[in-house]
Amino acid sequence: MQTDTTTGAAITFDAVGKAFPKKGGGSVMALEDISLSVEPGTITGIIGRSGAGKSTLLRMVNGLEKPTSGAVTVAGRDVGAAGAADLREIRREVGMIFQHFNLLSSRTVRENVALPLEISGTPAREIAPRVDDLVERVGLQDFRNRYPAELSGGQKQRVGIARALATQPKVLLSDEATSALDPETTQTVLELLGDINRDLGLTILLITHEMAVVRDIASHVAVIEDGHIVEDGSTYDVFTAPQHPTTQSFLSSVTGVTLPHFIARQLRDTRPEGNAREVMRITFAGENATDPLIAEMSRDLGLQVNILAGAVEEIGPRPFGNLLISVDADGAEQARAFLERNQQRTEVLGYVG
Ligand SMILES: Nc1ncnc2c1ncn2[C@@H]1O[C@H](COP(=O)(O)OP(=O)(O)OP(=O)(O)O)[C@@H](O)[C@H]1O
Repeated sequence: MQTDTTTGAAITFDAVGKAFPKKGGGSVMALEDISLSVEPGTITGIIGRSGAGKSTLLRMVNGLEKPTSGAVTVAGRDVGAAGAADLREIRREVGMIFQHFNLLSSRTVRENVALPLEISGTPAREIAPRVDDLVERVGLQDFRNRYPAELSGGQKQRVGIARALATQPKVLLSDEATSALDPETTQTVLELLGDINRDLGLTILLITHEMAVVRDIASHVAVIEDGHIVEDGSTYDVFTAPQHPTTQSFLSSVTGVTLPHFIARQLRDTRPEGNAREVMRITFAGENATDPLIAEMSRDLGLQVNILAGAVEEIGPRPFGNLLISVDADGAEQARAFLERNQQRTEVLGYVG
């Protein structure tokens, strides 16, 4: 198998804005003041809801869209200012995969993968061995002479990945590449992308509307809303201490840790008179993520703790957990102090009577 490695390229967005003309006059600001540095060889996820500006952002990296203000650079080259020859060069260095694969139905797997090499004028004798290597890398050697209509969605995306790698790019852009796939196939495609990132060292920038995709593959994440980045950082930091409400709402769908209905129904913002319990979320992170802290807290502080919901997950090799508990409201401050002392994040969700 081909062992050549490419070094990933850095991508920078420097105060990038993009306005589209509106029908009947005026303009729509799709992106405003976007600044982001994507380090070479990392996998960065851009997450946002429909219409947030994700595709526009991604398409600027290979020059399919030009910024109306600011600059996007790939390996130090200004993509928006590139002339035709430079842009061709940049596009060879930036591969892209798509939600609906974009394969040519009249070409076999091998012929689809060969296409970018034919377009870039690679000599025919070099194309065949390169294509065979790529087809093997994505695990489709037994399907190499099939047509797209004879492949599953996951197999089609593997062809898309092999095709995107054909010109030995330094950057791979992924536009919702797993959104059309079932959860199991999504996992295998994400694993393949992770392997490629490790083996070839190329930078991967992916857009998604699913936090689970970010959790499973990205080392860094930027959350985009209405054309602005509202939060960004390492995936672990953003998952364990989300600051923005949009990030928090994306996360609540991925952790699956929600209050049982009968508690949520009774929950109020202020402490009621008489006997009351405080409901809190604890985010377990770092080395203490799996320590029996709750048992210790209950014993040391003499508090009765009710566990309402919880789950432990991993980001890369690092565990983090979410636990929803209730404690006697009189002891809640002490409990939060205990947890914070042990590097756990707490958030008061409300009170029940
Ligand atoms: N060619 C265009 N002309 C006019 N407006 C556009 C154009 N492309 C995108 N927009 C607008 O820019 C905004 C951002 O669109 P974009 O496609 O980047 O969002 P997105 O986050 O990728 O959404 P989705 O997940 O639905 O694809 C939207 O308001 C969209 O209507």
